[in-house]
Amino acid sequence: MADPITEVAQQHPAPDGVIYQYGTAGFRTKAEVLDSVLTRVGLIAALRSRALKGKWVGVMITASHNPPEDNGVKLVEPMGNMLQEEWEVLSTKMANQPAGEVFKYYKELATANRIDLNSPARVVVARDTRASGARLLGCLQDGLKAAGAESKDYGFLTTPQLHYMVRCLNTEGTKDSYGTPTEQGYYEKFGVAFKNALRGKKPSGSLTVDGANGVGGPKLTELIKYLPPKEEGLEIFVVNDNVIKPESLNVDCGADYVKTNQRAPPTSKTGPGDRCCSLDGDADRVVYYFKDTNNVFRLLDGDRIATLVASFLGDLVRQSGLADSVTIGVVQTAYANGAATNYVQQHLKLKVDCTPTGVKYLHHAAEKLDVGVYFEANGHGTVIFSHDTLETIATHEPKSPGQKEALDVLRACINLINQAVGDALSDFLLVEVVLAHKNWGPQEWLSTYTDLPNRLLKVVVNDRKIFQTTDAERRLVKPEGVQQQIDKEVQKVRQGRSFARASGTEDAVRVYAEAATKAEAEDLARKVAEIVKVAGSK
Ligand SMILES: CC(=O)N[C@H]1[C@@H](OP(=O)(O)O)O[C@H](CO)[C@@H](O)[C@@H]1O
Ligand SMILES: [Mg+2]
Repeated sequence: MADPITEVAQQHPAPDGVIYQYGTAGFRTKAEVLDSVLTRVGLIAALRSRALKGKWVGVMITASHNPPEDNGVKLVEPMGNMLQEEWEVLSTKMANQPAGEVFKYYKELATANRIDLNSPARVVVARDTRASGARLLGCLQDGLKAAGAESKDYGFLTTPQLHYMVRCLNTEGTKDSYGTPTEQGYYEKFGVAFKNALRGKKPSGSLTVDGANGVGGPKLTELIKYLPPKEEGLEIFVVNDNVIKPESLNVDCGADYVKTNQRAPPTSKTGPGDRCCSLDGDADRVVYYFKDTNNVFRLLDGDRIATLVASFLGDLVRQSGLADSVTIGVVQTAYANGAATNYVQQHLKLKVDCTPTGVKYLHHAAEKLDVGVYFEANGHGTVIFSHDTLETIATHEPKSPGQKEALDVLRACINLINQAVGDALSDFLLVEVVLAHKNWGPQEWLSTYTDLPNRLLKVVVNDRKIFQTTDAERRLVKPEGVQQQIDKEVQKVRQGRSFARASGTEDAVRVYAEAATKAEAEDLARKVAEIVKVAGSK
């Protein structure tokens, strides 16, 4: 009889000709070709946990904002971070082994990483609401069982909730305990923090939250039960929360729809000045929007959340008397609007770092700061505080009632922020706290600066890998000469900026352009796309 690992690998064979890659967001593709990947991810998760002396690692089954027929899987490190890059490579290799080689490769990995295959392995799993999730969970569990891992299945969770569980399980009973590793524990923690951070301030009006017909909707409905009643706190309406029909997931709704189309979901019925926000399919991403008094759609994206939060935290740090000991920085990608970067540097007087696209790069850069506010323009992001900074804030003695007040709000905000990973639910609660304290509606928030008109295009080329970048993806080094052509076009428009990079999640090159006017931005984007197209067809 074959060993159990070969047996499960053969039970869930990979279809011919498909090559898998652990990319920016884990493995992600059509759900129908993912069975073998899930089984092997089970094996990798067991190995990763064993390599970390039996700490809990997480596996999330989701394809985020992708269409309903897709699915995917990503691994979570013990503190709730994304998988280490070296293990992304090993996961990719494991996913592409022929079934007959899987056990051999598994043992090779164990030897190379000095893993004792008889030591304990602990894996937490959860999934979003996609129809294929149950089948894929079965494939994952087969892999975990074959590897002899202990597993905990939380059923349906948002991606950030799963990250939270992993961090809680690994810190339980220690002085760094992150919370109770249950859904109720999550709601209680964020519910209490929201109330404390508001400190009696009541957000004006209501907030309509679009759940993208994904897992975020029902989880938010649950969370609302732990928030202050609407008379004292925030009135929240949850829309697009139909998870009974998984084929409606991300269809004409959700954060990606809103950001890409720069419009509200067609089902939106809110009036001028009403705040709305949209989550994505696994609720790790959020964007705000509203209609202005002229009924014009206005987007408040990740850049706006970052600037709002950075300015508020900066005020709190100053008002608490901590300005000399705590510095705040903002981390963005090249997709951040130039006006947002300018506002942070010139107006907020804070440092801005730029990293390549993908949350893990932003997170790593933010980890180097006392307080790192990081957001992608599309709404992924959070704030992280260094260990020393948390200590400083926790032990600081306020010298006046004003300092005490600010310090209390700052401490509550720290609890309200999901520091394991960007969390749409925690992020929007934080935004609401800031708006309530500033006594701002969406219009005041929008008025802080004016976005430069911009355009994002996708160009399909023969081989996107030939487009190689430097300087946080802002300049092309290959194909040779292409960057010079782009520079030439950029110089022709006012306040021009443009760059091209290969997408990490789609088979295309993305072109971004911004300029002083809409016409110039559009024109620049078209010209750069043409340059890329020509270079990519050689
Ligand atoms: C321009 C853009 O929005 N890019 C997205 C997209 O990456 P690409 O590498 O651009 O395909 O998907 C990533 C994963 O969800 C996300 O982190 C990133 O921000
Ligand atoms: Mg997502």
